[in-house]
Formats: sequence, structure tokens, C-alpha cells
Amino acid sequence: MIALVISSGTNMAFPTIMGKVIDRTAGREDAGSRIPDKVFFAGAFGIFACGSIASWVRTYSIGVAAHRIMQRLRTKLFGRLLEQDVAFFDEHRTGELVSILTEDTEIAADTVTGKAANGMRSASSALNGSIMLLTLSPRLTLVSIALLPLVGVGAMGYSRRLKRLAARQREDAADASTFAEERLSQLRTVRAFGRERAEAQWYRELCDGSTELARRAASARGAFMGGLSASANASLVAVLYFGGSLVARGAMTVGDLASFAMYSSLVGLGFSGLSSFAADLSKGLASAERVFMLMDATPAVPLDEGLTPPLESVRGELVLEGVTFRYPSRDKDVLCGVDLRVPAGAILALTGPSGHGKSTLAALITRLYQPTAGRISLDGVDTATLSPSWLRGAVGVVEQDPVLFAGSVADNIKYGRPGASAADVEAAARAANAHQFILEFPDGYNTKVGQRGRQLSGGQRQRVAIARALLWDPPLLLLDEATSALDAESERLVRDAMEKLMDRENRTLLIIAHRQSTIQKAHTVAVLRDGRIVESGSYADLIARSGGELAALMSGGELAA
Ligand SMILES: Nc1ncnc2c1ncn2[C@@H]1O[C@H](COP(=O)(O)OP(=O)(O)OP(=O)(O)O)[C@@H](O)[C@H]1O
Repeated sequence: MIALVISSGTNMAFPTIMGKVIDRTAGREDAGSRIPDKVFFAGAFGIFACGSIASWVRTYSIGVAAHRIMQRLRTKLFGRLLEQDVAFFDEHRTGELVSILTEDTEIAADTVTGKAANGMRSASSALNGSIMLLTLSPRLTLVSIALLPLVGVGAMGYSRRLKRLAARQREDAADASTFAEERLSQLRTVRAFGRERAEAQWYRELCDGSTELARRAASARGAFMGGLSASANASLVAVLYFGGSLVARGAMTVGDLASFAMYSSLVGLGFSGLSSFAADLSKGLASAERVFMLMDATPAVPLDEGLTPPLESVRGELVLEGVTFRYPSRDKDVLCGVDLRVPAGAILALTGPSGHGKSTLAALITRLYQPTAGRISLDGVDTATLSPSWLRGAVGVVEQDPVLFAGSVADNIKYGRPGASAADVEAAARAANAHQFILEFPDGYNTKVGQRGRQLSGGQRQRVAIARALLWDPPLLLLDEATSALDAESERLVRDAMEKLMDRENRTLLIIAHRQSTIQKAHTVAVLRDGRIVESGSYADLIARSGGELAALMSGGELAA
């Protein structure tokens, strides 16, 4: 700010100095009060030097501040996004969130730094320049600002139009980036269906919408700038015309007229800068609004609120009573009054037709969503009273189609326990039947798995995910058995790893099972159909029932061998 004031001040002194130079060389300055040339020019250059140093300091400080503000907004916002409920991500598109995280934070930071500084400089030029104009000649000042109201009206209309267009442009850009992000990350599907050209065409059409908006914004900008420059030129001509007559009558010196003309240009530039600032400000405010709307979003289930009993004391008894749930975006219950009990250390296989709510039930157990009615308890304690972070430490999850993160195999196995030793990582990998294939990679445990773990096969990914859960070693494990087709050998290795998991004592296992072999090993089997537990009991009992649900599922071929 200090540098800004100094550089603006020296800018303001420039027309006066120029006027003095003209009057000095034209011999119009009073000889009695005349400062020697050497002192005058040394002083003038001293002021210019101060101005340029201040300009450097201002540009540097503002550049650094803008970057720091942007980084802080980004890191705070990213942290905040990670805290949001899973339902929040069902409602918001990833492309939109990423563009708020990257573009809006940058625009907001630039508005309160670079743009605000330009606005202040413009305000200072307009205000101080006007004062200088009034000091030099009040009458001529009236001539020079005659067109100002017209410019003001134009600036307001321009800024309103730009704001509307910018908001629509933003929405189009978010659509396009969501589209691009999804297609690029799922390139294999695009390729499998040979849709590259069609997708490129679709993307082009999405971008074309924003090109049209950009064309309209550029046309508004062009019209405004054209009008501004015409009015600036007209008022300069008027100033020189009336000012010339004042000089001819001896009411003003040539130097003063030159200073006046320069100040009126500065005032003109100041007002044009202020109108650009108004447009930038409304764009910046819109960006800041989006950033802070996300920053202020409070998750319905805050991560760290609630009870945190000692983890060692958890036995792992899981009880669901009358659990009912409906996704916020749907108008039908997915689960309707589910009652289920898994004693500590037991293995329960939850099975049923596809799309009838099994994965949803698992999501409710870890409180990714809140049941609409009913109660889920762990060791007799209602999970709604437990801290979600604690709960997720006590309940491990192996998803149906596990995702790994870019990084090494070891990093992925250690994801839940970054401090785990290499020996622990290897033990977990061995137990998950992953050690052998990891060793076959040239870099062993340091092999990079690629984005989303795409450089590993489906079966390898699943075994790494099982190792990740084993290292996490939770008292209760939810395992969503993979339905994706694996080759026979891979499947045998995954099944073997799962069986090892099931053989471990002191752990409660809830397996969403799609295979008969898994169901046979479970202590209890529960069948979920239409969001209700329609049958439960031991495998032998259920299979012996004539007309039973499990028997129907098996004979209907809905469960693999
Ligand atoms: N995030 C979501 N938002 C809205 N509806 C959802 C969401 N996730 C799942 N559903 C719906 O909930 C229902 C149950 O889905 P769920 O994934 O729990 O089934 P599932 O029994 O695990 O199926 P599968 O055996 O094929 O994995 C489905 O009709 C599905 O369309």
C-alpha cells in the first residue's frame, strides 16, 4: 500500500513537472523564484526514480500476496471439501468443484490484490487528477468533465452485462470441464466403443456455447472501450480549444495548459480504470461467492464430533434395528426396516439380487449416509453418537471395485497407516496373496500403480485393497465381494485371500457376497431383497428350505460358484 501511494504520487507529479519544463524552456517562469536547472532536473529525476522503485515493490508485493492468498484459499477449500458428506458429492459435479478450487480461487485472490490495487490507482488518478484540474483552472475543468455522466451510464450498463455473461460462461465452462474430466479418466470405455470422434465433437459443441458468450462479452467490451476513447478524445479537443483561447488571452501559460491536458488524460484513464475495476470486481465477487459457499458448507455429519471409545475395547458386535433409508436424490426407500445382528467375531454373508441395497447398507454402517429411520449400533452403542472418524477407524472397508491412488504399491497398502513398517506391509501383502505378484514387478513394492491403480490388473488391485484393509486391521470389516469377471487363476488367488481373512479370529466380517463359496463359509447368511431382509440363517438351513430365497438365487444363477 505504501509503495502504491508513492508510485501513484509520483505519477501525479509528472504532468506538473512537464508543465514546468515547458514554461522553463519557453522562458515563462518567473526568474526571481526560479530554481537552478541542475537542482530542478536532479529533483525531477529523483522523483521518477522513487516512482519506479515504488512501482517495482508494489508489483512484487502484490504478485506474491496474490499467490499466497490463492494458495491459502485452495488448501483451505480442499480440506473443507474432503470433510463434506458423501451425499454432497452426489449433488455436485467434480468438474464444477475442481474449477471452483482452481479458477475461482485464483480470480478471487487476484481481485483482492492486483485488481484492487489497479482500482485504487485508478481512483487516486481520478480523484487527485480532478483536484489538480480544479487547481489549474475550474472553468476548463467543467469543459473536460462534461461527458463524464454519459461515460458513467455506459460503464454501469457494461458492468451489468459483463456480470450476466460471465456467470453463464462459468456454467458452460464447468459443463465442459466435467465432461472432459469424465471422458479422459474413462478413456478405455470411450475407446472400446470407438467414440473418440463423437466425444470430441460433443466437447466442441459444449465449448462453442462459451465461444458465443465470449463473443458477446468481447463485443460489449469493444463498444464500451470505443465509446470511452471517443469521449476522451472529444473532451481533449474541447480542452485544447477552450484552453488555447485562455492562453491567447494570457489567462493561462502554455505549460499549465499542457499540464491540464495531461491531467485530464490521467483523469480519463482513472475513470476508465475504475469502470474496468467495477467489472472485475463483480466477476471477482461472483467467484468469491462460489468459493465461500463451499467453504461455509457444513457437513451433516462432522468428522470428529462424538464418542471415541478406546479402539482395543471394540468387540465388533453389529446390530441394525429397523434401518430405513432413501437417497436424497430419489423418491423411493432403498432400505425398509432392516433388522440384522452380527455377533462379535462372526462372519455374516449378505446376499441378494443386484441393486437391492446391499452396498447401501454397508455405506450406512460407516455413516457415509444417515439412515432415515432406525438405529445401527456397534457393541451396543448407537453409531450416530460415535465420532465418524473413530467409527471408520474401527470399521474397515474393501470395496467392490477398489480404487488405488497414483503412487507405489507400498504407499497404497500403507494408505490407512502411513507409519507402518516395511515388514508389516509385506506381511499384509502375503496374507492377501499379493506378495508374489508384487515381487515380480521390476521395482517390487516401489512399483508405481498409475492413476487409480490402472497399471494393475483387476485381480491385483483387489488383492492390494485386501492387503490395505488387513494392515488397517479393524475389529469389524465390511467386504464387498467383487462381481467383476477375473480369470480363473486371479479369482482363485482373490478367493484364497478372502478365505484367509475369514479364517482370522477376533474380527467380525460382513461380506456382501456374490459367490456360493463365500456364502458357504459364513456363519450366517442373510438375503436382502427390495430393501428387506427376507431370509436369514445358516447356509445349510437356508439351502434346505424348499421355496427359499437363497435356493432361488442359486438356482436362478445369480450367484457364481
Ligand atoms: N448415490 C446414489 N444416489 C442415488 N441412488 C443410488 C445411489 N447409489 C445407489 N443408488 C440406488 O440404490 C439402489 C441400491 O443400490 P446398491 O448399490 O446398494 O445395490 P446392491 O444391492 O449393492 O447392488 P450390487 O449387488 O449390484 O452391487 C439402486 O437402485 C441404486 O440405483
